[in-house]
Amino acid sequence: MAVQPLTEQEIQRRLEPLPGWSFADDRLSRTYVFKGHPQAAGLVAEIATIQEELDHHSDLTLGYNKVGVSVNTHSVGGKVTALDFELAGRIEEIAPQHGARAD
Ligand SMILES: C[C@H](O)[C@H](O)[C@H]1CNC2=NC(N)=NC(=O)C2=N1
Repeated sequence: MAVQPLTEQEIQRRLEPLPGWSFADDRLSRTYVFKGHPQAAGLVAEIATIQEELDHHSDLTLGYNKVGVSVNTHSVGGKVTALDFELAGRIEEIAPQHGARAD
């Protein structure tokens, strides 16, 4: 079945195991904070690799020691779908390896 927008209730349920992630304005978002810039940039590079693998891409912002991730699914008109949660889950798995901590 084609990917479908999730209901608000389903989004809130799926957010429960993803502390630090939030839902607003039809997007899933999170900010990670690091010791310094190389660590933050390292996470961005690994996220880019995962995004190519999944063929699903977030909007990423790279600051001095922060990375912002914001994602929804363009193909359903900019709503949150299971694909966004799949990407969020993959990022959560690797972020600690880069020394990420919550904002
Ligand atoms: C052609 C390509 O598969 C599509 O454009 C993919 C690429 N990455 C994507 N990323 C996101 N966030 N939403 C999409 O609908 C999407 N579609």
